Amino acid sequence: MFRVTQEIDFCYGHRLLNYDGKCKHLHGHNGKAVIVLQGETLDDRGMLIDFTDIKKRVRCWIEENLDHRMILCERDPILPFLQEQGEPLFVIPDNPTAENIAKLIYEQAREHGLPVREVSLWETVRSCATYSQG
Ligand SMILES: Nc1nc2c(c(=O)[nH]1)N=C([C@H](O)[C@H](O)COP(=O)(O)OP(=O)(O)OP(=O)(O)O)CN2
Repeated sequence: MFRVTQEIDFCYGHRLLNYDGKCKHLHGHNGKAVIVLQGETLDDRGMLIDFTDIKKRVRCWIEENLDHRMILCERDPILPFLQEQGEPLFVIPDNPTAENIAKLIYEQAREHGLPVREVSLWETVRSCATYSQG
């Protein structure tokens, strides 16, 4: 079994609904997504996947859709105001926890045809959530 890993740094803001703590307020993170791909065979170049392909398929998606945006739940009551102000947003169906952002990036990697095994989202240098299937 081979594994290839790429780390992708990006900045995002969010706030948590249904949460009693400082994270219920709008705030930001210098986050890091760690994408792990896995497979049993290599191509004729001896690669599971070209690092450049991960960059093109996932890093670019993160830079265009999540970087320097507020990631907010679709039920967040502040959404209409921020939309009216033209703030850059990425709206998701669930609370924008590290767990759900990791899952979002995992699903994007899958949709872009990558053999993703797991995605971890480091929200701070000490705290990380990981999503995988099975
Ligand atoms: N399981 C989860 N727990 C928490 C999440 C989460 O997404 N998943 N998120 C938060 C908050 O968003 C908050 O930003 C992070 O909280 P905290 O770790 O307290 O933040 P600090 O910047 O103070 O972290 P340090 O490691 O102490 O610097 C809370 N919990």
